Amino acid sequence: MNLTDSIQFLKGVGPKSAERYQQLGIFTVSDLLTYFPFRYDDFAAKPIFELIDGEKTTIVGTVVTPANVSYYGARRNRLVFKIKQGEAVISVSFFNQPYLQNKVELDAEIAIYGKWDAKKMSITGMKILAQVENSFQPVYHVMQGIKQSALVTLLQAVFDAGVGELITENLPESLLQKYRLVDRKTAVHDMHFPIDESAHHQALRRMKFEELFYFQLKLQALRLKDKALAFGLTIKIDEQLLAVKISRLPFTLTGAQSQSLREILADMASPYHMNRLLQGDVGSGKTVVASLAMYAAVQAGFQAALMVPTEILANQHYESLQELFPEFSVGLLTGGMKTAERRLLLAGLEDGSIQMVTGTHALIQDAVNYQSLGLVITDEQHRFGVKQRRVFREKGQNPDVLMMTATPIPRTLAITAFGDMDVSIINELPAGRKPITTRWVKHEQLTPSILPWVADEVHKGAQVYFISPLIEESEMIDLKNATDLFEELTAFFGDKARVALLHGRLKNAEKDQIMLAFKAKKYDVLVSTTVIEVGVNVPNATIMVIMDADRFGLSQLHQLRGRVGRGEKKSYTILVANPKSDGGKRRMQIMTETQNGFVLAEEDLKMRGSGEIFGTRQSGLPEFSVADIVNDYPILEVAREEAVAIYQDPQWSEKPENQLLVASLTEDDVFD
Ligand SMILES: Nc1ncnc2c1ncn2[C@@H]1O[C@H](COP(=O)(O)OP(=O)(O)OP(=O)(O)O)[C@@H](O)[C@H]1O
Repeated sequence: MNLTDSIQFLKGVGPKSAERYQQLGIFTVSDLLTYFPFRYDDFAAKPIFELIDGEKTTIVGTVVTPANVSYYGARRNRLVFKIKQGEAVISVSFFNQPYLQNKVELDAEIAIYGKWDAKKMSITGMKILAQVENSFQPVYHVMQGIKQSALVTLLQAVFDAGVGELITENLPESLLQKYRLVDRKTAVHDMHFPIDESAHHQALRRMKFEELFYFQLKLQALRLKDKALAFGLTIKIDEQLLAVKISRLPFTLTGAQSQSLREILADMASPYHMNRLLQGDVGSGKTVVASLAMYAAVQAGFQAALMVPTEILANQHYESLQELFPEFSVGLLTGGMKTAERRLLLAGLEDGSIQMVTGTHALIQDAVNYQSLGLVITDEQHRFGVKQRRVFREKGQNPDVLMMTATPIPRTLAITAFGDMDVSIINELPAGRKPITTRWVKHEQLTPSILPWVADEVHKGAQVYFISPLIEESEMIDLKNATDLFEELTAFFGDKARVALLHGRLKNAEKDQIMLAFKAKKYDVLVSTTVIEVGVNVPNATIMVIMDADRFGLSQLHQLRGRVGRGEKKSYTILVANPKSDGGKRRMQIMTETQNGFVLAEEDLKMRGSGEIFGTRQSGLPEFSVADIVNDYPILEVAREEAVAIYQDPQWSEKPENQLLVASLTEDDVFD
């Protein structure tokens, strides 16, 4: 038998079951060996004083009463008897397994696996164990037509036939020693049939390291390949002009902004392809950095495009680019544009008369052609997905690509999801920003205390956002909530505040109008659905009230809160919520405790899992078989360090000690 043999030829596997195994991804003997259990049941017997209420466990004792079956209902029955362990008497019941009666013998020793009830000193049995059974049993994900026991038998047979001996090592000896990892042969065996918990732990640790290390090696390979193959543009930066532009900004750049800008410009100036992520907490000033990079590209004779997730944002950027760069012709492209306008804009992009453009995903549609696209910036890139970012890159002459995100991505995720990218981080807020005070209040407090306080603040010149409760399942109810809140507030404030309403159902022109009017202080209060969640910049707005805040995830709350505290005035966020779940309470609590987006993102990740933050499919976030990027973060970091270290030597793939790696990577087509 060989590792590459099809499992169809194994004893006990017919063509039918082979097909079923294939649906589990098991084609060869090797696939079978690396089809690991997702958990283990520990059937080891425990003395009853060690047991916790509700625990599943094995209890061994002597049968002291005969087993009785009583029937009730149509077909239900219950088997009852008592056993004794030391001086303790334990009641045992089995439901709907009357045939077990034969296995219960008075005065004989018996081992029962089931659920322990500490109060009643009883166990609800699931099975009666043969005493010889290995106490640590693997449990696999199976499908209809394949039984747990059949899979275990098959694996056992494969190991018995000595196939386990054919498993070869794929990690260098130096790493095995450095991290005291068990060899692959032992690990694979012990993943299925560990003799005890510690053997399993060691096997798992080794397999996780292997998985994450290879993943990181591939990322490094891809990153180099991307740089080497995809020859980018050389964009000649006019440092002097840029310096003048920077000096004319109404503020000085923060250290982190300057540093990020330098990194971006260096990428642009190099002949390699830029593949960089610009990451910064809400309000840290990413847009300014991006705009300056666009400026440098246009000065060098290229076009620059900025793609954002919503039309409101596209408009906002359009305004600010025009204001910053009156010397250029700036375009705006959104889905809701009139045909004539659109045609004009497309012609301008094609003949090069429009130098800078901002817009939504309309920017990457087929009909859009650029004369000399040199730089593409995408904002909130995880909303676009990895595929779209490729499409954009393929437009024009392989432009440099910069991705921006205001979602603070925990380091764990950044290196897994974006490990093939360079990352610039703005980890500093502009000087003069004051911390945002966040309060969590109950609904009952809204009318008596929050609204009068808001009215007072409005009187002193504050502008306020009210976010209506989010109903993701229904746009209609979502809209109704916003409208109700708008009416309630209009009635409450009367002539004390001018209230406006913004929601997703409005026409784009209407949305723009409302945003512009709010910015121009024609309104004091803006009631909105989450359409303003990201990017909206009205520095004079200083109060954010979020209704039913517990319906939102932490990252979303953080983004919403980021709409205030964008100027020098003291800002507040009020979370109005009566959460029912512990998770909801915890989220409200954390929001009042920290304003650090990275801390919040880590918490969010822990509470919700990575899939929900990014939507696995969209983000291209890899799925692992044994590793878990949240909980195995320490292993991930080490694996990354080691992978980077290997690639630092340009000749690494020729060294004898790395041949195992080269072989494995070649098998996975990484070197194509
Ligand atoms: N160095 C600075 N000093 C003072 N103010 C700044 C500085 N940089 C940016 N700002 C201002 O701070 C506000 C937020 O900046 P910007 O919109 O660029 O942030 P952002 O990181 O894109 O925010 P978000 O992620 O929330 O969209 C803007 O009003 C901007 O003019």
